[in-house]
Amino acid sequence: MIPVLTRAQMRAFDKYAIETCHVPGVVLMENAGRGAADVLSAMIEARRRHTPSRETDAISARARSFPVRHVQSPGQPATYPLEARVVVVCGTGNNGGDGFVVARHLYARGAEVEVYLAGKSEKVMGDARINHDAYIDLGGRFFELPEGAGLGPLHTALTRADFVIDALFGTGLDRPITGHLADVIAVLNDAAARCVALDIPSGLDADSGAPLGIAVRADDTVTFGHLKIGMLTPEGARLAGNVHVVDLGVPDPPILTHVGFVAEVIRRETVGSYFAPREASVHKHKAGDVLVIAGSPGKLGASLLTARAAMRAGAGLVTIGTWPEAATSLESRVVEVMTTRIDPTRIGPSLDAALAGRRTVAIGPGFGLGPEARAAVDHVVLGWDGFKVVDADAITHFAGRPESLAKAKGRLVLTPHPGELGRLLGRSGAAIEQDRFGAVREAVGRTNATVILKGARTIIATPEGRLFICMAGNPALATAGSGDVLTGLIAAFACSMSADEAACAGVLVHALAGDLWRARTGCDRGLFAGEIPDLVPQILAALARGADPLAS
Ligand SMILES: NC(=O)C1=CN([C@@H]2O[C@H](COP(=O)(O)OP(=O)(O)OC[C@H]3O[C@@H](n4cnc5c(N)ncnc54)[C@H](O)[C@@H]3O)[C@@H](O)[C@H]2O)[C@H](O)CC1
Ligand SMILES: [K+]
Repeated sequence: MIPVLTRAQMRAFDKYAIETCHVPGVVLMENAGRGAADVLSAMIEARRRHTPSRETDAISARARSFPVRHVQSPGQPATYPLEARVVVVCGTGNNGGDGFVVARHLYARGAEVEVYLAGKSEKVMGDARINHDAYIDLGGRFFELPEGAGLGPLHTALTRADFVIDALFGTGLDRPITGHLADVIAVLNDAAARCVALDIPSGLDADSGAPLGIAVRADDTVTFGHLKIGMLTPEGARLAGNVHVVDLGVPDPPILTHVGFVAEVIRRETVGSYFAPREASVHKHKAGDVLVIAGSPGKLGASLLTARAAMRAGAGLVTIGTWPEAATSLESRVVEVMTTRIDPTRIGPSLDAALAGRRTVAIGPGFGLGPEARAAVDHVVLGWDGFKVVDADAITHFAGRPESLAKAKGRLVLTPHPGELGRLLGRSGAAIEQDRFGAVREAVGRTNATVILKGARTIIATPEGRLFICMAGNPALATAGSGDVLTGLIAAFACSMSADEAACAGVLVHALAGDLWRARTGCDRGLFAGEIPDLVPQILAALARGADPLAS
């Protein structure tokens, strides 16, 4: 499991490790700083391999005279001396302390390092002071930038720097940043150097993901211990950049049990375990029988996308239940997928006939918003006791009445995008995007369904109180019909696993298909929704054997 913590939980984690488990705080700081220095060393090494040698551009006499060492660091060997100019911008708290540890390690590895303290040394205390003093006493280049001091020297240093390390604030940030510190962040954000934030981009609210006053825009964030939930919102993800998690050298179980966590990242390994090889005796009924209640004149494609996705996801039988005119049009376009008619004059009985002997339904894509569609949606979503993935028009039919879903029979998974969730909860899609975690929790509370809020970093909230976040995916998935495909994947998976497992598996596999497309084409656009289902089998196979689904 990959836990995601709130700011308070992460601070409690540190506190419990120090005060209850007697791990010295300075040890945690050293582990954090050294881990960050290893990530940076790998970045510097990767940069060296991809940029011309800097022999002619003397980084420093010391670096040239440094004994060359080859060290195995995470990801790839780093060659010392590190050829890079690094400016570390420290606050006066423990985040700054981490910065001094990073500075010392990079200095020890031959990089050209300068530390700028956004304050006065006399304010630096405790573990941070230990590392402040050590770095300076070892000869590290150090400059104070107290309130009122001009930022010219920092600006000049940053024009020469290859990397700038943001060590101003971490989980201690508790109010908007203003004045001198805001000016420092503005200078830092203007720099061309690659920006690496320690623990959290300074200024980012670790819970909401919103900037507090002003926030650092990092290219990378090296976070300590565990992901913080604010970094997983769209705004937080934009400010954090690529996120690397460095462990603090303390085991999770005793501490996490005590402090708890707020969410979990959907893990490839976990989803892979849902797709063990099938029994040789499996037959098409056992492989899953999915009824797709979708499509209407002019919107047949949605039903076909959902049905094809269900087939590619392994369902043995897929039937599209739709209106007579739509069914007639569909019959010339399907081979493996069957069709059945919903009689608009006998909606209930015709649906009951289609539902007989089935346990899994996907309902809503392109189904229509007219009174017959509403009657059909109510009949199935509220009155039928099987498993239902409720998407698109079917969600919109419950706009303003989410509580009616709480009384529905059977098990529901809702798959709204922000606009659909806004309609369900009675507010705008923009308002939903402003507080994705709050909105999805509210939706679960009011509907008692599993709710998937789609978008960058799709979130899954369950009636049992669990919150899952998908770290895969990219803008290529923002294409017409993409949601219809997700609905079909989830319905098919639900034939062989629980509703929540199917939700996590569907979201991850769907996101990985977008990432596989980008890995192959190098492009984050141009993907057809109809191409997503064909990518699914190889992703399932890779996940099942624990291989990288994108390495093909
Ligand atoms: N606790 C540990 O053992 C470890 C902590 N790690 C790192 O430490 C930070 C948390 O450090 P902390 O000293 O609590 O706070 P910060 O350094 O984030 O902030 C400094 C200080 O600033 C004050 N403050 C808050 N908001 C503002 C503001 N808007 N303007 C001015 N000043 C502000 C507040 O008093 C803070 O105390 C954590 O993120 C890690 O980076 C180690 O990594 C692990 C061990
Ligand atoms: K920081």
